[in-house]
Amino acid sequence: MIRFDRVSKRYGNQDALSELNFEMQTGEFAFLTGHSGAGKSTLLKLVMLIERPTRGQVFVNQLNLNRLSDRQIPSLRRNVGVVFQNHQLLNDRNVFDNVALPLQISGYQGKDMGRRVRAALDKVGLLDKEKQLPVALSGGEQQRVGIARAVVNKPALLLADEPTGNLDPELSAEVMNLFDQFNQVGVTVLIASHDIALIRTMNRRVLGLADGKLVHDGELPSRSTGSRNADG
Ligand SMILES: Nc1ncnc2c1ncn2[C@@H]1O[C@H](COP(=O)(O)OP(=O)(O)OP(=O)(O)O)[C@@H](O)[C@H]1O
Repeated sequence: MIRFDRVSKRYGNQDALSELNFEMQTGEFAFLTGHSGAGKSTLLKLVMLIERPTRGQVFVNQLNLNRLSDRQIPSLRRNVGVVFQNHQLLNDRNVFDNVALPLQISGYQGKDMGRRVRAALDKVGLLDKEKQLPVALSGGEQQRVGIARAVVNKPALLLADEPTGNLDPELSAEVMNLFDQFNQVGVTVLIASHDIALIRTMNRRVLGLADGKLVHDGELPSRSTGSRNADG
């Protein structure tokens, strides 16, 4: 589903990522971790073509993104859902309209759109909140609206950048369980997170970055071994 082949990304005279190689199979679930500035967001941006690599090649779904023209980017993005830390919801639109946004961009209307929006809201447990404005929701609920919006197009790949950054441990665990549920129905999931304690509870693959390089790949050792390699 995702393959990085000797990928480097340089901003000015600084390497955000250098010579990065890794692969994620369809249906996998992985965390991306590392210190602030390690390159996590940059990696996600390359997968979404918000940024392009300075060197190397990124493949998404067998597609070499270097060969994708700017005109083809929207069709790539329809197949990739993204969840951000700060939700990025439109505060003057209700929950339904926020979740409907990607569908409107894809040309959906009317009943078809309503059915899909409600299916997404149902999956995140917010069917009864569709008329509310985001400000009327709790932080955890707002993040679930962000997740519903990310999955409403039924993407094969779900990316998240610090999706639990503003949430307490209980709500964070709920949000992670939602990602787990989407993964169980076949969605490939890649989550950038600092929350090592939460990541440990998930027993999933962890890609650890430090200074733009991959320094860990695999499940985190249990706390008792004392290794904090990927903690950043
Ligand atoms: N648009 C940009 N212009 C210049 N430098 C950038 C840009 N985006 C990122 N960088 C630099 O690239 C490096 C990697 O940044 P990135 O945001 O990918 O790290 P991160 O691991 O996501 O950090 P954080 O956890 O703080 O979000 C950092 O040194 C950052 O300052």
